Amino acid sequence: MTQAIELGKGLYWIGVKDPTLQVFDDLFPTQFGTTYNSYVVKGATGCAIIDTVKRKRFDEFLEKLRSVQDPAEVTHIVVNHSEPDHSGSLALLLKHCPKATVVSSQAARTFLGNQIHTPFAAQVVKDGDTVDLGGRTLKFLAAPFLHWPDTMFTLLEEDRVLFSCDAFGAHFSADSIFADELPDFSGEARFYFDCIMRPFKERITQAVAKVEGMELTLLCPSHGPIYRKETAEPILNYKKWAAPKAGGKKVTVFYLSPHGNTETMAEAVVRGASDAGVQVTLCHINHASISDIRDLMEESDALIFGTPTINRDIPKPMWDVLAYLSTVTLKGTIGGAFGSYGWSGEACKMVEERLKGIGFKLPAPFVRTPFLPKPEVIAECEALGRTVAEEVLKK
Ligand SMILES: Cc1cc2nc3c(=O)[nH]c(=O)nc-3n(C[C@H](O)[C@H](O)[C@H](O)COP(=O)(O)O)c2cc1C
Repeated sequence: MTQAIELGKGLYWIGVKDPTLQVFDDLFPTQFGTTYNSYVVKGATGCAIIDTVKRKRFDEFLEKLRSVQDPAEVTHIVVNHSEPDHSGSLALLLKHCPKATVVSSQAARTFLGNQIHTPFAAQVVKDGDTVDLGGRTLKFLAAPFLHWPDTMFTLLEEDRVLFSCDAFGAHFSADSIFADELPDFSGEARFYFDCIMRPFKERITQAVAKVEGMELTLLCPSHGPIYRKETAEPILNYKKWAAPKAGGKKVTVFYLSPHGNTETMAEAVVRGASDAGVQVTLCHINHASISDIRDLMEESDALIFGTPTINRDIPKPMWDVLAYLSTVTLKGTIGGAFGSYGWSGEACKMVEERLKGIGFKLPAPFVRTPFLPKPEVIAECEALGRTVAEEVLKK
């Protein structure tokens, strides 16, 4: 399909579909492929393109653009976000659009400078700035960290159309580009949020507040279906998914323990923390889903990790859990580590380094012991739990 799709008067989708994509960004599985959405907005005196597509798909993109607009007369190319799946075609596009000014946030301008090493006309905009296309106004709304520092939304004011960049998107490619013509893809929208947006919940809450209640006629994300009906629903979903969970102070102890020694230590850590007056969850990582583990990470004021040393390392299932720390919005960054070992005992130190490396504060040194913990080690584990809990209660 090489034709643009009309969304309204002087408003077109010129994106491309990538239905066979199986892993997005080499990171996230995409069972239904994805789309790279790009849009054309025509006014009486100007014409803007909102975002581009992956560089590999430039030819198809250009053909669609040409079907509705002479590239030589494009006046603005808005870069809502400079990730290459949206800006990858920019350098090629600029060769066809000699009159175009690239409009972006300052951060995106800096990032583009590191992606395109030839000069181009640029206009840096701030939150609330506008560009007049002649009877049609593009208003830019800063949305930093949804999901890069450079992100902004573009609102076509008169038409109440929001080009929301990656926010409210989904990796979902189908025959239709319209949400109201497709089977339920809510699971994909939630998965997309979990993969891309979840580490930035506070920023999402701030950005959603800027667009909630706008009564949009179209909600146009940069991946997946476009919303023509019930445009408030994806926005309210983001508000709900990003909302902080209520509750008292909570500590979670994640552990694994092939032979039971680290488990005995974990139970002692839990006792110590509970005695200090916080709610404690003990989570055997192999008995919980990744989703449950990520929820616990976000609900907890402190996280303590218990792991044996296996082959001079942290065992892989625990490394995986430690890796998930950077994929969530952490409530607290107080931590601790403990574990049993046999003869070399490297794992606890590695956990400590991982936690410190991502900004955790460890109020007590790690507790490790060879094989079966003695009563004095059990007491040390109780003290570890208590110290971490007391640190939480100070906040
Ligand atoms: C496959 C395997 C590899 C191990 N490799 C190491 C090692 O490299 N260094 C070490 O100190 N202990 C090693 N151990 C010993 C365990 O760390 C030790 O048995 C510990 O008490 C296990 O804790 P758990 O009872 O909580 O499972 C290994 C144990 C297993 C089963």
